[in-house]
Amino acid sequence: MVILILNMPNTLPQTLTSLLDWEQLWQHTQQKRGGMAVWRLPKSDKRYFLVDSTGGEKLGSLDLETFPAGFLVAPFIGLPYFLKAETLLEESIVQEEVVGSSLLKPLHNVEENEEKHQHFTHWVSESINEIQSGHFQKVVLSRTDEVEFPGDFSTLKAFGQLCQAYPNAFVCALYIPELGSTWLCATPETLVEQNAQGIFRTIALAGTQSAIDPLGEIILPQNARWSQKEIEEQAYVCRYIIECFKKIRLREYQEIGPKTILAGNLLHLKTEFTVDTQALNFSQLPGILLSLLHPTSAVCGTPKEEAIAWIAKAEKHARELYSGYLGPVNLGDEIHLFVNLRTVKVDQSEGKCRATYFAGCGITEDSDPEKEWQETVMKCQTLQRVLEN
Ligand SMILES: C=C(O[C@@H]1C=C(C(=O)O)C=C[C@H]1O)C(=O)O
Repeated sequence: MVILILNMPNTLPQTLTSLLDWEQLWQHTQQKRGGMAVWRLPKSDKRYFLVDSTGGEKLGSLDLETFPAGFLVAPFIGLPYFLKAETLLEESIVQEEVVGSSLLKPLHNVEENEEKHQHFTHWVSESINEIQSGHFQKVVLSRTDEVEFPGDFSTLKAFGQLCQAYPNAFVCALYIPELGSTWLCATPETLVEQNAQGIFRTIALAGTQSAIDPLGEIILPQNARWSQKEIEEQAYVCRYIIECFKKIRLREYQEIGPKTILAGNLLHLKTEFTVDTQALNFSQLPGILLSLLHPTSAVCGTPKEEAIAWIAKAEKHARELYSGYLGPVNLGDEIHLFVNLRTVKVDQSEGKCRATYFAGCGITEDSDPEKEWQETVMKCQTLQRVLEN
């Protein structure tokens, strides 16, 4: 086990610094109204625990290259929060191999709420009408699924289970006192990444199908078949990213894909874009592109402003941190920001725990409302399969 302590806040009792029990540190920080994030990067065997005893601050600008080491969290619409790395723990984790069958456990406690179903499919149909009338080309509609459990919920246990189940995802647990709830995610979508060598990376991720065939067998990415609807839906995201590059006259980028990837219980289409920022002498690129890219057509739509207005009209819930972005910045000269998908908000009070899962899907002219509803069911299950078993 490797432990790295950048700077322990002096409010932390001595017993904790010696114990370094993450569960206790989580509870202690929450009681003291500190902000914190625990995460594991995709395919990594290290987990991190960052504490900001001030609770974090709301930012006005995104000059990423001027930020100290910390953790950035932004809602779908609105200003981001920054947690500075006042305390940072690093620990190696043993990654047990997760076999496909463990994703197939039957679910309990998942009620299909008929009112939600009706509301969602109604607004998918309305969206298709708007697209056919030429008001926009694509919109991403989302919904929530609420589940109540009796008893306590251990955020860190859930975090550990998600790390085991989804080795390719960015897994994160987050608490910001001003927001009040705990958030957990296991997301497949990188928004902005930069490594220590200055290689910038973003992806266009869209198009969804189950990774499990009707016989319960895993569909390998190389055997996936995609319809025109999904190919077009993902192409909107690629075009959107290239439009952002054009706005800053960025021509020197590499594009690879689309390729099929496995993300938990689902398959998606992914195109990867990379830029060598050192060769271009363009160190501000990640911050500039972050403000241009978010929210991309993968979680919002095309054109962006029309899609935002339509989402505000069609969705009953506030998206809050769902479909925003989050991740560590400027730790070891690296930036890793991900779109907050496959995410759940957890609120605990009086011995009860309420989980709100969020999931959405891209609607185009060729969408089928019932299939889009099923897609949101599968996306909610990514977390439900692990947390409710
Ligand atoms: C909106 C979500 O996912 C996004 C939408 C996708 C789609 O429409 O097929 C696929 C991957 C993500 O970019 C979500 O998981 O809630």
